[in-house]
Amino acid sequence: MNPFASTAALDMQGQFPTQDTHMYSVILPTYNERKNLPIIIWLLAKTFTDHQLAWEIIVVDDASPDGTQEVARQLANSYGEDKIILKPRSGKLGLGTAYIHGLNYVRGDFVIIMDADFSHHPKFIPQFIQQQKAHNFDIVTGTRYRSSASPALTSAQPGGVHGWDLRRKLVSRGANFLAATVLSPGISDLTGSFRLYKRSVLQHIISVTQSKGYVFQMEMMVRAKALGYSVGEVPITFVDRLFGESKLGADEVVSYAKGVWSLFVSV
Ligand SMILES: Nc1nc2c(ncn2[C@@H]2O[C@H](COP(=O)(O)OP(=O)(O)O[C@H]3O[C@H](CO)[C@@H](O)[C@H](O)[C@@H]3O)[C@@H](O)[C@H]2O)c(=O)[nH]1
Ligand SMILES: [Mg+2]
Repeated sequence: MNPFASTAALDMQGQFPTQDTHMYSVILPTYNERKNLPIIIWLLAKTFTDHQLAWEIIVVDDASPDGTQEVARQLANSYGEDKIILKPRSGKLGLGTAYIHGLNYVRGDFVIIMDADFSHHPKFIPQFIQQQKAHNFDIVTGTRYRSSASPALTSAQPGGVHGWDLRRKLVSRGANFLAATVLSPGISDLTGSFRLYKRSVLQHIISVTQSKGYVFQMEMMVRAKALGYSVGEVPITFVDRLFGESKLGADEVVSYAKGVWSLFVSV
């Protein structure tokens, strides 16, 4: 058992035993998330407040036609403009560049990237933080494809995916299998995007990452390992969205395969 692990364990009230003075910044990319945004922000605010953590959320909305930005503005009014920071862009420019854009405004020591559609539940964030503290990891990534945390974490549940059809499950498994086989980064979920980074580490990896679409997540992990950064894993359950639609299309599958190939020849 790791001697440091117990020092970062959550106590009976689910709080960290010593005051955590770090600030946690969430980058939340949104495209047509009007219905999801108020609830995900409420859950995030509650999670951070319950654990006595300093936080901010940077919403990167790409001119969603459903009025997401107006909802985000109202949320900034009620939670405070220092807590909900709206950094919109003028059109749909993709998930990868949304993170790059959001990172320019981050003030926290740690950055959490996640989806706004409840596929990534905020309840896992304290486990990410616990894992980061216990081993001083540069990155902690959520994994759907591992049943225990790496290294072990007592509170972790098995990972998994709920609500996806067979096609989407096969695409995800296939994408991970392809990258794991060709690139061997030693991480069980390369395509997931629920992660916690030290801010400087995220800045460094993002500056050398070339892809911009869904393949971005995989490239980030492969580059992180190639640069020698330490990565811990926490099992998460990924639940498909209830409101709205996924933006993953066939073109993303093709650009993913191209991304694996270009990393294979360059990293
Ligand atoms: N700003 C912005 N946000 C976007 C864009 N495209 C998607 N988003 C936002 O990014 C998040 C994920 O988008 P989804 O369309 O819900 O993705 P998904 O198909 O559920 O894919 C998820 O799983 C993949 C792995 O299987 C991940 O690779 C992917 O990042 C995401 O987590 C959501 O909050 C969505 O609003 C965009 O072009 N711009
Ligand atoms: Mg989704």
